Amino acid sequence: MEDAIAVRDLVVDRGGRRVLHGLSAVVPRGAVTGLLGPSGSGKTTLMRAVVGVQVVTAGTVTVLGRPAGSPELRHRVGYLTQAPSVYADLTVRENARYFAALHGRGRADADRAVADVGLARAAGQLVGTLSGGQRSRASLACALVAEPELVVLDEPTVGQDPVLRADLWAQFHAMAARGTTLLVSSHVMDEAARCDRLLLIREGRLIADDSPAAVRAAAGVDDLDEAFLRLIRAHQADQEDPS
Ligand SMILES: Nc1ncnc2c1ncn2[C@@H]1O[C@H](COP(=O)(O)OP(=O)(O)OP(=O)(O)O)[C@@H](O)[C@H]1O
Repeated sequence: MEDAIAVRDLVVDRGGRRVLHGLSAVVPRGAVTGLLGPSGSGKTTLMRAVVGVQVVTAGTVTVLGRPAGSPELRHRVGYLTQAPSVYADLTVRENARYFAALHGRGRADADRAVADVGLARAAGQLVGTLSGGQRSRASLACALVAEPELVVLDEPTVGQDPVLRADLWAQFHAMAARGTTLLVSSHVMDEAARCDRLLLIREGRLIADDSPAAVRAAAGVDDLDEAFLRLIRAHQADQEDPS
C-alpha cells in the first residue's frame, strides 16, 4: 500500500537559514511513527510541511496521495500544534463542537473526542480556566474530532502526568489499529520506544528511519536514549570528517 506521507529531497529555509537540507522520508499507513531529534533540529518544520502550512524551497511532500496542503486533505489530516489552539472563552465541549461543525461532524463526535482525551468531567469548564496539560488535551480533542486519516501531533504529551501519557499512547495505538496514521514528535525516550517506527533528525537531516529495535541494534545498545546519542555523535563525526 502507498505510504501515508512521502517526503522527497525537502529543502526549507526559515529566517534566511536552511532548516531542512534535502530530507527524504516516508511514513507508513496505519502505524505510529515517532519524530525525534534535538531541539531546533527541524521536527516542527517538517510537520508544518506535511500539513501544508510551510513554504518550501525545493522538494515534494505527498500526503495520502496528494500534494501536501491540497484542499481535499482538509478533512483528512488533523494537526496538533505545540501551542494549544482552542478558544479560552469557550468551554471544552463548546470548542470540540465548534471544530466538529467545521468538519461537518455532530455533537456526538465532539463529546466522544472530549471523553477520549480524558476531559469528560471538565467538558463544561471554560478553557481559559484549565491547567496547561488540560488545555493541550482540549486542543488534542479538537484535532481528533473529525477522525482524520492522518494525525500529526507536535509533542502531544508535554505537561501530562504519567498515567495520562500512558492513556494517550494507548489511544494512539488503538487509532493506528483502526487504520489511522500517526506522526508524533516527542523528546521522551519511553515514548520513542512505544512507536512502530522512528524518524530521527539532526540539524535538518535524517539520521535514522527504522523500528526502535533496529535503532537499538544499529547503535549496539539496549537503551534507546544511549542509542540516539551514539547515532547523533556518529553523524556529527561523519559531517566533521567526511573521508
Ligand atoms: N518562525 C521562524 N522564523 C525563523 N526561523 C525559525 C522559525 N521557527 C523556527 N525557526 C528555526 O528553524 C529551526 C528548526 O525549528 P523547529 O521548530 O522546526 O525545530 P524542532 O526540532 O521542532 O524544535 P523543538 O524540539 O525545540 O520544538 C530552528 O533553528 C529554529 O530556530
